[in-house]
Amino acid sequence: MSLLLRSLSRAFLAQRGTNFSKMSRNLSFNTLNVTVPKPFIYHVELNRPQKLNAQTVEMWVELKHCFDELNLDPNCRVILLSGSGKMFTAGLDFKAAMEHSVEINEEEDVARKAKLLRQAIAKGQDAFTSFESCNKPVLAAVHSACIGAGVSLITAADVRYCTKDAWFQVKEVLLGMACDVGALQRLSKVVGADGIVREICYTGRKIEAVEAEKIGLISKVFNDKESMMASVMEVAETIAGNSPVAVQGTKNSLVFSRDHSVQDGLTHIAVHNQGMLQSEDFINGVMALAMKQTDIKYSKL
Ligand SMILES: CC/C=C\C=C\CC(=O)SCCNC(=O)CCNC(=O)[C@H](O)C(C)(C)COP(=O)(O)OP(=O)(O)OC[C@H]1O[C@@H](n2cnc3c(N)ncnc32)[C@H](O)[C@@H]1OP(=O)(O)O
Repeated sequence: MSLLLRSLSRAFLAQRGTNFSKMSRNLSFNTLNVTVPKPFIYHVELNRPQKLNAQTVEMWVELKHCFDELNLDPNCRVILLSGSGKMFTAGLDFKAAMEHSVEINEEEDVARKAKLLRQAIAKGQDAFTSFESCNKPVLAAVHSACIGAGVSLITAADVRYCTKDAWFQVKEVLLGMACDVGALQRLSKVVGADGIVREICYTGRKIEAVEAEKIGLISKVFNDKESMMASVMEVAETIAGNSPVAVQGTKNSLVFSRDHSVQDGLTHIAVHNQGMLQSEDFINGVMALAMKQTDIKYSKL
């Protein structure tokens, strides 16, 4: 019982001492806008509206930095990801890419050119992989266009929502390249139907919101951005109110299990829970259930 009282008072003090409007880390970026609209909820916006949130290497580096920081931040329990301005993202910034290719072509040798290209590709891959290695659930909210590298970006999020005017396009094949920043690896894990994924990737055709929902790329379609953001915020609030030990352990297990056998996944969660079932969150959660208490407050993690 003393353990219970200790953990309940820790939870109370942790909540009371929180200044929710203040970020505990420096999250100021050139290409992203990061805010804290509600306790424990961070909102990351792609923020190059004049360029339709086209993605540069700088944006990729900032995304990775941002999500690595949020992974460590005890004030962050869930992340909303959206785009500012008229579109979610127009994919790779082709103007920046052309400038980069001029620099690359200054090298004469294929190996030196390849090294520079590989470094740029890795920046994009690492940016989106950081959404998965961040233990906090990432809820992507897409309005209007989500093109090329945008599809790779959203497939690394935990859940995807969109507006009814949204459209998606794995466009790379139309530019004479194989997509290299995640959609070819993650889309079939999200959508499941391999034949549909292949058709989408080989043709480069547009997928409208209705089809995106039908194939499971999108969880729910909304009339407009305002209603989408309000509903996604409600989902975020529910997640943020749950135990961070439970939610982060759940994400960790889901991500691990996706890429491993059922037995490996079971072993992974058993090892995780042999520690985490001793956490105050589990004790508090079970006690709250026994006492029919619903407004339980969990300490920061
Ligand atoms: C290492 C390699 C890793 C990853 C590779 C990924 C490949 C891809 O992402 S493939 C996809 C590439 N993107 C596109 O093909 C989209 C190109 N854009 C468009 O087709 C259109 O802009 C649109 C999205 C359909 C929107 O059209 P509209 O509403 O008419 O706006 P615009 O006037 O065309 O654009 C406004 C403004 O934004 C600039 N812009 C748009 N897209 C991009 C882009 N992808 N990169 C850079 N800039 C972009 C456009 O030039 C305009 O800018 P101004 O300064 O006003 O001219």
